[in-house]
Amino acid sequence: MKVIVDNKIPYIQGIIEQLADEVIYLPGKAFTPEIVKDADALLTRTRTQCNRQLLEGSRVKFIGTATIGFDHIDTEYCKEAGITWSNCPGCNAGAVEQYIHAVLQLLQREKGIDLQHSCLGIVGVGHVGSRIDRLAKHLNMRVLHNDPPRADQGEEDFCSLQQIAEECDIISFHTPLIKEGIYKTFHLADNDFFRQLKKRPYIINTSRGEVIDTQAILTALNERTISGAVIDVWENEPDINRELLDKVFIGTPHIAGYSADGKANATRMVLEAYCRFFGKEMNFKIAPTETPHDAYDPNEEIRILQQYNPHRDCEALRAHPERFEQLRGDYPLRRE
Ligand SMILES: NC(=O)C1=CN([C@@H]2O[C@H](COP(=O)(O)OP(=O)(O)OC[C@H]3O[C@@H](n4cnc5c(N)ncnc54)[C@H](O)[C@@H]3O)[C@@H](O)[C@H]2O)C=CC1
Ligand SMILES: O=C(O)C(=O)[C@H](O)COP(=O)(O)O
Repeated sequence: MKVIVDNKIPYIQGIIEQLADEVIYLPGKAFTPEIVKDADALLTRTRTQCNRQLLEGSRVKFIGTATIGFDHIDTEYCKEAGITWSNCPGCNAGAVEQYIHAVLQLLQREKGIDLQHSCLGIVGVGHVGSRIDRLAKHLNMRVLHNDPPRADQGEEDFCSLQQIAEECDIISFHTPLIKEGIYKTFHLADNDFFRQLKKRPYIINTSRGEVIDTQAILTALNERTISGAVIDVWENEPDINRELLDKVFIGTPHIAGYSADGKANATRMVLEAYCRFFGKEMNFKIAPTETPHDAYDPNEEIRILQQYNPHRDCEALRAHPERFEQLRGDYPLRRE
């Protein structure tokens, strides 16, 4: 059994070797048809495009991605080729919540937003969006939800994207990237969406860059249709739009989900899926690296930013936007 593993999946070395005969570690972008040809399984992150071009003619039977998002996997092709795939639902939702909590505190502290009298619009209310909903209620915010797939299942308490556009002071995107079909999210926030806004909201995107049309949000920033933006995910990563980086309140290199806890969850879940598929015994324990027990302020508003402040990641990206991937690859230990 041969497995190719993305070398940015932490905590896996020493465990996968006991579950396979041969293990090769590579950067996500270095997976080629030649290399995967005689592999049985690929354990990836988002940087490996798992499509016909990579997989055709290979003996790959299983792909596990140590991430929530799976838009880098061509699921139609996998179905056609009989390849089973698995992602890690919810693995780093807590890290994204930590990021959004810190962002909301910064909006209050530095932009004068009164959270208790603000309305937050959540677009996509799944693992991450549900946690943001709970967080916003904890902060006494009014919350509106938009999730057409859930609404179409007959679930209640959802509204249209237009109502979110008209009533919200902050709008946060938490959908998967869906490129086509009735629930398409590619450029969900386009010029039409920005034209509908009534309250000059702040826009937060931690979903996928392509969910927001870059030119449309730049126009909205230039014309002050929005008060500002917090962008963690970008179109065309790692070659991101520098003008957008200059203009946002906070811009980070796709690290909202990068807590050590989230990564440990992902590694455990991807290994469990691998073991289930190949009928291997699950005999491993994965935990994030321990950190010293710092003394944190009892005041929540202060403590949240002591534990994690996105300005740190924003400053690093602004100083070296060309190091987008390196900043992610060498990300410092962050606990939830
Ligand atoms: N920036 C980062 O580091 C991270 C980014 N992500 C991104 O966040 C996305 C969401 O994560 P989860 O909440 O765990 O996914 P999830 O699958 O649990 O929830 C997504 C929700 O979006 C809804 N949705 C689908 N199409 C929609 C549409 N057209 N309009 C509105 N809602 C729609 C779904 O019904 C579902 O409830 C992931 O797919 C991934 O792309 C996830 C983790 C970390
Ligand atoms: O889980 C996801 O989905 C994410 O976007 C990850 O947090 C980031 O994944 P990588 O780009 O590091 O594979």
